Amino acid sequence: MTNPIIYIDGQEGTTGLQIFQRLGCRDDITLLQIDPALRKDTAERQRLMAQADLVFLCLPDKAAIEAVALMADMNTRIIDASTAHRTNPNWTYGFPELTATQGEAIASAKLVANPGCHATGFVSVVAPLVQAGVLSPDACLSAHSITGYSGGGKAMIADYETADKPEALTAPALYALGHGHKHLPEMSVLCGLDNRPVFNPIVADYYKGMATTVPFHLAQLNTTTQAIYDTLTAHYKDSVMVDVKLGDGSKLYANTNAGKDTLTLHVCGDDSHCTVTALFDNLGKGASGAAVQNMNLMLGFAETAGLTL
Ligand SMILES: NC(=O)C1=CN([C@@H]2O[C@H](COP(=O)(O)OP(=O)(O)OC[C@H]3O[C@@H](n4cnc5c(N)ncnc54)[C@H](OP(=O)(O)O)[C@@H]3O)[C@@H](O)[C@H]2O)C=CC1
Ligand SMILES: CC(=O)N[C@@H](CCC(=O)OP(=O)(O)O)C(=O)O
Repeated sequence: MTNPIIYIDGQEGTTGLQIFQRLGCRDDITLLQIDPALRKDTAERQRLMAQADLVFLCLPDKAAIEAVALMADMNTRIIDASTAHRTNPNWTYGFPELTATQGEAIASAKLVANPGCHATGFVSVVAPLVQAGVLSPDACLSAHSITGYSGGGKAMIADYETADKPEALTAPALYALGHGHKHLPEMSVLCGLDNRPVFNPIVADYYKGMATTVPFHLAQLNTTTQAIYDTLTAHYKDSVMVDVKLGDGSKLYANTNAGKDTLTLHVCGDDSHCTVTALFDNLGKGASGAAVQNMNLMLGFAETAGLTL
């Protein structure tokens, strides 16, 4: 059997490089590489896209939309890491753990939209609870999500790693306070929520790793911490990438799963209050690790089980 041919468009960016690191050592695929001097040359990119069975797009949204247009007449399958297509009904959302059938849908899809990093954390907590009826679709939810600065790509990495970094960047920074964060549409649509959550992302002075927390007042939901834990445990029982723990209230560190492609849900609560925190890597299950997991499903390879880089 011949190897599937893969091309990473945007390979020199943060997400593209991480996908390359995961695939560069594999002998069951053939990786096309563009001449670095031509990496933004449309004709050369299109030539490689036409040769590939599957293309990863690791580009800003506008460039990703343009790249999809370049492949309009090709049979090439696409995994887009950008925000551009995540709620587009012609695309399959690349979170295989979303439902019992999402992995199969990804496996047979031509167009897969890789989830946003913050959205991955939120959807991993909320979607199973809505599906099980523990949360009503009209629930008004909030979430906060702490990320390392690599989540902002090359430009933000440069800001944080410059020798004359401003003092302000040594402290965690709240952003998207205008309540228009670009992951809100996918959070609402994929969870089946009627109401846009109140979402507070926070970027801090460390490279990678995320903690996305969804808090619940149990009286409003008519449920218990144990029921939330049991629902999430049942939902992820067959997953190799997601596991669920009942927390004891001790500290959680946002970089716990940095360097891994797995996601861990910590359910912490008492009789009245509960938080569920997703710990994962923005570059792992939040981007490149998820993209490779989706590629494995699309090409019929066994799922990567907790790959550690
Ligand atoms: N970083 C993260 O944790 C996550 C990122 N994503 C998404 O993945 C995508 C890539 O992000 P990220 O890797 O962080 O971004 P980067 O800025 O690190 O990388 C983007 C790369 O795309 C290149 N590029 C831009 N325009 C073109 C073009 N027209 N043709 C070819 N290459 C082009 C850039 O070139 P140059 O080097 O010259 O700037 C750069 O190398 C984005 O849509 C982002 O939102 C998704 C989840 C998490
Ligand atoms: C720290 C930081 O800025 N993070 C980015 C999210 C990175 C990501 O997931 O981006 P995509 O939606 O493009 O995939 C942000 O919050 O906008």
